[in-house]
Amino acid sequence: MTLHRNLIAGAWTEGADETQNINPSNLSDTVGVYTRADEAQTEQAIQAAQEAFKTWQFSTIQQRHDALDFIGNEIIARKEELGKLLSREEGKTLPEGMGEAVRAGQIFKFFAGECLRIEGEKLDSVRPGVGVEITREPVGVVGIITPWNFPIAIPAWKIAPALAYGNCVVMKPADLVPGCAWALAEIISRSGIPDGVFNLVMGRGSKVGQTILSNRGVVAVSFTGSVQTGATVAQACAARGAKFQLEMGGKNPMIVLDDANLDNAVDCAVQGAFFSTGQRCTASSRLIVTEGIHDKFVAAVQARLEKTVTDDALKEGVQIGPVVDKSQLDQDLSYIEIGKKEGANLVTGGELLNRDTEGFYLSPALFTEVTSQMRIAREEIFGPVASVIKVEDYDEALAVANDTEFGLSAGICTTSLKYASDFKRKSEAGMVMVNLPTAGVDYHVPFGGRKGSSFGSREQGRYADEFYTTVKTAYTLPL
Ligand SMILES: NC(=O)C1=CN([C@@H]2O[C@H](COP(=O)(O)OP(=O)(O)OC[C@H]3O[C@@H](n4cnc5c(N)ncnc54)[C@H](OP(=O)(O)O)[C@@H]3O)[C@@H](O)[C@H]2O)C=CC1
Ligand SMILES: O=C(O)CCC(=O)C(=O)O
Repeated sequence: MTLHRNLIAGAWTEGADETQNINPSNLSDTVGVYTRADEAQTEQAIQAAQEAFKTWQFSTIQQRHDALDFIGNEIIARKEELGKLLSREEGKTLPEGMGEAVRAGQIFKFFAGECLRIEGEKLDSVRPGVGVEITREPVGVVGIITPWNFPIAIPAWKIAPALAYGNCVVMKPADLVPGCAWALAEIISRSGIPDGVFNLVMGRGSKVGQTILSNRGVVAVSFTGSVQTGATVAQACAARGAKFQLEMGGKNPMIVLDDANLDNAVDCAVQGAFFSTGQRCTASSRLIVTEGIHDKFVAAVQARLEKTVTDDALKEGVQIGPVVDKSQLDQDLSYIEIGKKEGANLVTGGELLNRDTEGFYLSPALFTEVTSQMRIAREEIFGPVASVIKVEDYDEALAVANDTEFGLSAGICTTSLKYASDFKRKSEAGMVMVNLPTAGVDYHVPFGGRKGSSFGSREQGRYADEFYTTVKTAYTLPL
């Protein structure tokens, strides 16, 4: 099989080691072979980016617009092929994979437009005759470290604004899913941006990731992944004064009130908790349901789950693909055991499934009789497992929803404007959904959370400029 190499200073470069990218739907299918960098090669990429930044920071907005527009157009034109690659390496269903590829393309096109809308301010000084200008400038070399669960969209929503605002990039994708990152890098390499502006360094977090965190040439790090690694990123960056932005876990609540439209609430729960195999930081893992609708809701979700097709991500009609790998599957199974031991009632699912191909198939698991104190209601599982917590009324639902160390996304299903409005105001999450799943967001508006879910400024939409630029205030006395 062809070895996929790293992109460093515009050259496809072999690393110290390599990895086989395996399809979680079919363990006998190798998606590709990908090189892995060591610390020294990562240093080379950082140096290349520093060198390229000397001129790229002064590139025209037209040049950056054209490059990003080219990348976005090509991704969208190749959505079937890229969606299939994504589904093969990560296990999302093909429609989900194609949807994510399109979203990545739209993100590049959005930021192509943003290149043309970079704003500043011009103010009078308090001193006579003096003018004040406030401008945004690129920060420098940005390190991008991404997780496995959105192999093309998350790289896209970090790389696109980084380049749009004139930064250079050293990008490290998750070791489990190098395929989409490599395909994206290949497109970027033909977009007209100069060598070294964008560098792809595939490899392990312990080598490539750590080098990005410790090297002073990287002035800002954007990270999405687990809470534990997020803490490492924060410590390393704070210790050397680098800017950082973290998107981490979630334990997202979705409230269902007695007055909810039942069909809609069931749709929101099934999509939000179980689609993409529940492997989303925005997944609705806590379903908080008031007494009057509880039994009807549980019965309807159970009936829907029992009809849901879990199978090979590439097969037509499949709604839930496999779990991403053995280690994530073990984590899911271990939480299912913890839930049973804690006294929760496993209504359906949680079983390993045999399919035509050997893969990590787990039936979607629904627990009831869960209390807010149980570990399955407090810790991020990151799999197709959801907990129903029964509450008396809206006030208790709100208190339970906010009773978490996380604060990424939160939802409410209700036909009451009063409760919807109150929840939008009082939810302690960065994103609130009314009669919509907690997962699945737009690409042109800010994304991010509060409390233990996120740190730093928001990603996506025009709010991304806060991270990828630094503000300069210039005073002029014309003589
Ligand atoms: N909120 C979210 O969006 C996500 C949350 N998670 C949660 O995290 C758990 C584990 O998933 P995982 O992908 O392993 O998450 P990690 O946080 O371990 O990995 C995320 C990224 O960080 C890299 N990394 C790992 N260690 C370091 C380090 N010391 N320094 C710098 N970079 C590092 C990883 O590299 P490498 O791939 O080589 O390990 C990967 O690119 C999941 O079960 C889930 O609970 C996971 C993905 C996304
Ligand atoms: O729900 C979404 O659309 C995005 C989720 C996400 O970014 C994540 O799970 O990491």
